[in-house]
This record gives sequence, C-alpha cells and structure tokens, in this order.
Amino acid sequence: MRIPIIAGNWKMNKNNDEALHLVNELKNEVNDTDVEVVLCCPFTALSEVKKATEGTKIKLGAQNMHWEESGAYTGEISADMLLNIGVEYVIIGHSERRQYFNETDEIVNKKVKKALEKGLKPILCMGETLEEREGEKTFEVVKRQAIKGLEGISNDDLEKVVIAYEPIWAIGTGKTASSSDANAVIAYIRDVVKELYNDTISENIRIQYGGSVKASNASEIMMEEDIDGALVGGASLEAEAFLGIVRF
Ligand SMILES: O=C(CO)COP(=O)(O)O
Repeated sequence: MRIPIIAGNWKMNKNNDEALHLVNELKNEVNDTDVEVVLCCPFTALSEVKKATEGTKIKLGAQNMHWEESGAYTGEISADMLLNIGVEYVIIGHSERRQYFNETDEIVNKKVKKALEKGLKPILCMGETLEEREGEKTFEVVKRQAIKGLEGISNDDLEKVVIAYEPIWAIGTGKTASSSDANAVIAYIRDVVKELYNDTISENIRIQYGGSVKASNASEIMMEEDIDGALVGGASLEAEAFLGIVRF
C-alpha cells in the first residue's frame, strides 16, 4: 500500500510572516487526512514553519541542498543544516533548477546520494520539455533522468526516495497532462525502476505528478493507479486551494 504524498512547493514565495499566516491556516486542517502532507518552504522560513507545525501532521521539506558536506560554497545550504532544523524531505532536480541553475543529471545524482547518506528523503524530479514531448521523446527523457538520477543508490535507500514526474510544459501554465497520459508516463517510470531494481521496489516506490494541480483536477489525477500524490506549486500558496487538493 503506497501512502499518497502531497507536497507544496512554495518556490521563491512567502516571507516569514506570510509563511506563518499560511501555516496557521493549514495546520489544524490536515490532521484527519490519510495522505502525507509536506510543505517545501524557502530556506528562510523552514525554522519558523517547523516550530509552528510541531505536533501536527505537516512535515517539512526543503527545495534544494548542496551535495558537499560543508565548506567554501557561498550561498549554499548543506544536508546537515536542514536536518538540524527538522527537515525530512528535500526536492532535488526540480526543472527550474535544471533550467536556471544548470543542474545536470550528474549534479542531481550527487545531491540525491548526499541526501540519502544523511537521512533526508529526496523528492527526485523529472520531466520533459514541450519540445521533447512534441518530438515523442518523453519516455526517453524520463528514462535517462531516472537511470542517471538513481545511479549508485542501494535497494534500501531507494525506499526513502519519492519521484515526482513534472512535465515542464505543465508547470505554472495551467496546462495539465491528462490524467491518463500522466499515469502512462508514471507507470513507465515504475517499469524503469523495476528494470533497475526489482518488482517489490518498483511496486513500493511513490511517484507523484506535478504540473498545474488544483483542487478541481486533483481527484481525477489521484484516482490513477500509478500516481501516488502531487507536487503542487501555485495552488500550495493559498490555504483553501491547497486543502482542496489534500482532501481530493
Ligand atoms: O513545479 C511545480 C511543483 O514543483 C508545479 O507548479 P504548478 O503547480 O504551479 O504548475
């Protein structure tokens, strides 16, 4: 039984006042849900959100981390720093990081490995551009991203990994992949995991969909057999919109 995971990716939004306001609206509303709820806040809000969600079902996630232990990497944040404030999940390889910060599959893999070594649970993102989709390259792209992103990760560690399939053309555009198309790609990613690992691991790994998920399309998406939750951008910035997804 895979427990669905719904994670809000706030991206570069919410100062601490705004973060606390949103968290206070959410925190008592998710206690009766069966899904795992994660808030991936900006680094600056993590400590405050952690304190504000103590004793609730809300879990904390970061949006990025560096792959080195510590040292002269101005502006970067290490896994230990995140763990120290109670972060449990970390988004790795989001398409915006790949696109604007030149993160390659190799960098993504280093980050996934470091997160796991330290005890953080990576949410490994993958997905194709519009051009790749139109060129019928979707399956090829996600296969490459899965193989390279998961390189060198043991069977035991893979149990802690969540994969997020986010077609880039569906992010922030209002366009969603149809739920059956999204399911087909996610089922394919599950097959790739089976080839790389085994049946049980591929059955157990959670794979989310991300890209313009809203309360109005969440239930259709979540009904699909292979989709185990959502990584939500825009609709996670407002309590009612996010709760509508959590309660799909
Ligand atoms: O990038 C996303 C989540 O990581 C999706 O963003 P939107 O939900 O705003 O399309």
